[in-house]
Amino acid sequence: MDMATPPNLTFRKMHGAGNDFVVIDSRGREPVTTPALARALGDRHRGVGFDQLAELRTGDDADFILDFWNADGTMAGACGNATRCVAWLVMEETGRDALTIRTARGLLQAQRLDGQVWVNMGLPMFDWQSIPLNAPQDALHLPLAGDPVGVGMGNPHCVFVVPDAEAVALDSLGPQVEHDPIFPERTNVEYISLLGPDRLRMRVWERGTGITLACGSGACAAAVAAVERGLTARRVVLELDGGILEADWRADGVWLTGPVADVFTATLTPAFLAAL
Ligand SMILES: N[C@H](CCC[C@H](N)C(=O)O)C(=O)O
Repeated sequence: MDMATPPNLTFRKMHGAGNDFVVIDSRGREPVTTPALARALGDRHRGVGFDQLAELRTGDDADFILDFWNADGTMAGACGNATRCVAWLVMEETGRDALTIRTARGLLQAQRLDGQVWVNMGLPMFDWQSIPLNAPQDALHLPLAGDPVGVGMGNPHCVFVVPDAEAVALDSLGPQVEHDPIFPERTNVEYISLLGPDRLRMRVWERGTGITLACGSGACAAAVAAVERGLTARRVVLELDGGILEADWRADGVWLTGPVADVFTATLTPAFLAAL
């Protein structure tokens, strides 16, 4: 067990449209998450299971800092759904309607509007170093089969516009695209199809996690790709396997909203922590 890890560790389980998270609140103490803890907790049989682990830390220039971990023990630079969930939690706790959150991506704004929590996930990035890609490429037409769009949202995304996202063999194509050498840090993979004016169906393969029921940064990347391809206006509704998300690409960034579910809190046993 790491010296920083308390003998008992309380966490919260949340999800946003079925994209599920373990939330660890380390405000006012040393952060506790290590790759080993993330992998052990992320195991759905021997641990708890999650798509991402989100850890809050105290920050000087923001209401709090948020770090994201994948179930394989790697870190993610952005996680829209966990940001929404944690923003909701802290708004409930403090009664505030606006928060600033520091993530690896930078300072993000969260706002409660008409009972819904929106987070600004920042502006999409298309330059090859920021996504990142392995060489200078036109991100709007990546040289891969299916002519996908590459989008950086603080983490990499590769968005394919297809006639029917339902028909895509996500479990075999997802890992193939995730590990394509064009993406030196691997990528998240989204398949979208147009359902109606400003309405998209989206299925997602997440880097470091696999198929998930929803992905917030992926929904932002998908909205951006749909606008760039002339399919939709800048505000879209996305139908994910686990529910509905909404993304709105404004001048100051892509704003994201959707459902938040607070499931339970629990405490890890000393035995579990000692075995890490
Ligand atoms: N579920 C997250 C994204 C996780 C991305 C992660 N898999 C990565 O390695 O970038 C979201 O709601 O934005």
